[in-house]
Amino acid sequence: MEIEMEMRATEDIDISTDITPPLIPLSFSPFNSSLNIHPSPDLSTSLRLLLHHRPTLTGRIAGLLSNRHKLTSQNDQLSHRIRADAQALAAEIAKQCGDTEPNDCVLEEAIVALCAVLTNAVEVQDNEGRNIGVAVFGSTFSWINHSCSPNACYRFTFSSSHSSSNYSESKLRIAPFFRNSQQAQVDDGVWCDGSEFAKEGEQSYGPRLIVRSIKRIKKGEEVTVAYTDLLQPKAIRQSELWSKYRFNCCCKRCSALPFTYVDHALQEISVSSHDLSGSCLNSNFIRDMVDRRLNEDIDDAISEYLSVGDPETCCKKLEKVLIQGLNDQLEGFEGKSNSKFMLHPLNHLSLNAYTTLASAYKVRASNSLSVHSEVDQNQLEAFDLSRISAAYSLLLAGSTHHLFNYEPSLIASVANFWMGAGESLLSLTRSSRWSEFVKVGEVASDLFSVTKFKCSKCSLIDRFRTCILNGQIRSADFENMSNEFLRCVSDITQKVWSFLVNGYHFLKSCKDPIDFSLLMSTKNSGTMGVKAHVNKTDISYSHGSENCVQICKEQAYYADHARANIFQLGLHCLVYGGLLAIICYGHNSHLACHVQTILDHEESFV
Ligand SMILES: C[S@@+](CC[C@H](N)C(=O)[O-])C[C@H]1O[C@@H](n2cnc3c(N)ncnc32)[C@H](O)[C@@H]1O
Repeated sequence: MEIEMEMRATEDIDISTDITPPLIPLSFSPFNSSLNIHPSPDLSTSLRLLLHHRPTLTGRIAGLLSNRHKLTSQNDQLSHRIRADAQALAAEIAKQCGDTEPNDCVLEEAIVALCAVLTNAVEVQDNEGRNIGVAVFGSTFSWINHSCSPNACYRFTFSSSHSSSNYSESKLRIAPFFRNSQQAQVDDGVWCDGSEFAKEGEQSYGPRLIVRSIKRIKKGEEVTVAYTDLLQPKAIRQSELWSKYRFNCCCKRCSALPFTYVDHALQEISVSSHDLSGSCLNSNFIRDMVDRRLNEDIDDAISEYLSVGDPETCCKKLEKVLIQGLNDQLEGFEGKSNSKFMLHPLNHLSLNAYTTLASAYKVRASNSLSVHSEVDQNQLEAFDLSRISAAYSLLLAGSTHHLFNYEPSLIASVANFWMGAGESLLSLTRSSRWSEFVKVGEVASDLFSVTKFKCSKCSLIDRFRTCILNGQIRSADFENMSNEFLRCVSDITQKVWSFLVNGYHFLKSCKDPIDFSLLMSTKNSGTMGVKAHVNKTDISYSHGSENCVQICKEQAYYADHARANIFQLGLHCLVYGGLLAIICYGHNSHLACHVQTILDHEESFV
């Protein structure tokens, strides 16, 4: 059996702290690069690894676990693929050495290198979040294990010069231990010779990786990161970890019985029926079937959109599933008609649907503008589509934030979603459509007249600017910021939500996209909330009629206020997302700088 390693904190670590210096990869293979030795990134990475390192008798290469036995001992697809790839790799090595045939020893080394890459490689993302290649890092990073409730995350940086001001806080705060053993910490010299750390001003190829705390970590506690998407329910996480790494995750979140609140919500389906009690979902058979069918419906709509690219069809299909659920008779469940199975609004499929809907409505809005920018009706349509896109972005951020309250390791996803909602809302306030309300209603020409840049009720923007300068956010400050943010955002959302969702059936059924607190107790409810808000900013879009000048004036007045509120809501979401991004990725990260740029830009407008 191979010895397993883990990394533990060597000191108490607060959230938002870099816990490694920038690390340089042992091997990096960009996608679609002519520099790649082989078209398959895994093979290229393995070959680069083998050019500088030899596997040892323990089955490790460059200190990295290969899991050779676990990955190749079954007669399954994965082991067949590894063997075929290893043949190709060994043939390449033989060619480079001038041999005609690879020998058994080279073949064995190729298998170990490939398994080490499958076990340790990470996908590298550029500043825009695009996957640009595959890299393997040394033991400082690769000995960090997975948890579904991790206390750390990592980011990539592409600058080759690391000025001391940028990385003054970067010191190594973790050390290796033998896993599940009382044995002492591993000797420094054995695991790290310093070649992993990027040195100031040093030019070397490939991205640097920095590990950062997203929770407080006590000295001696194991440091963990996520190998899989944490917004998936337990069964999917477990199945992905097994098929890729061949281990069963026994972290606290996975071992919780009953399931944690978050895992419960992520797979929740509600049932309503005339002749069937809600308890039928307790039957694993029915639950699996319903799950599979709803999964297929959502996945089909999303994959079709991604391949064929028709956003309108995609919106229709996804909204149909969200509104109607599954209500046809289920095979193998005789005599039980009229059952209606609905996705819970926090179900992971609903979250996937909101993500895609926000993007598809945005694409539809820009398509509509680009084709008919002069035509009034199409400007109105584009405005409505942007409004709905912003509403879905807000719903996505609000619903994942609710889960984040129970599972703090969801912070990176939540940061992205709040920033996305912020950008989407701010871009809505820039629509030329707003000036139409002014024209018709004859209110002051400087529409947006009620807008102030800084919120009078919170200091979020000042806090963000201080954090951008200082770098770190302490746990206690973060709690205060979050409370301030939620108070303001709930308040503003109540004022604009009905304006944002006006005319859209599914979104209208959601009474509050931020407050999900009562949701889990309202079982079998067809709607997404329990609060009813009466909102003055409800406006209809029938302003073309000449008989309703008065109504139009009112509409213009409310539109002006709605726009100011949407602007404030957008700023709050953007800045809070920026603060979460500083926690996850640091104040000098691309995302934090991106938020600052938008903020400066918006301020110059007001
Ligand atoms: C990148 S390595 C992590 C370091 C590894 N433990 C070592 O000894 O080098 C990934 C491998 O570690 C093991 N591993 C990581 N997280 C685990 C977990 N939560 N439970 C069980 N095994 C885990 C699995 O074998 C996985 O394929």
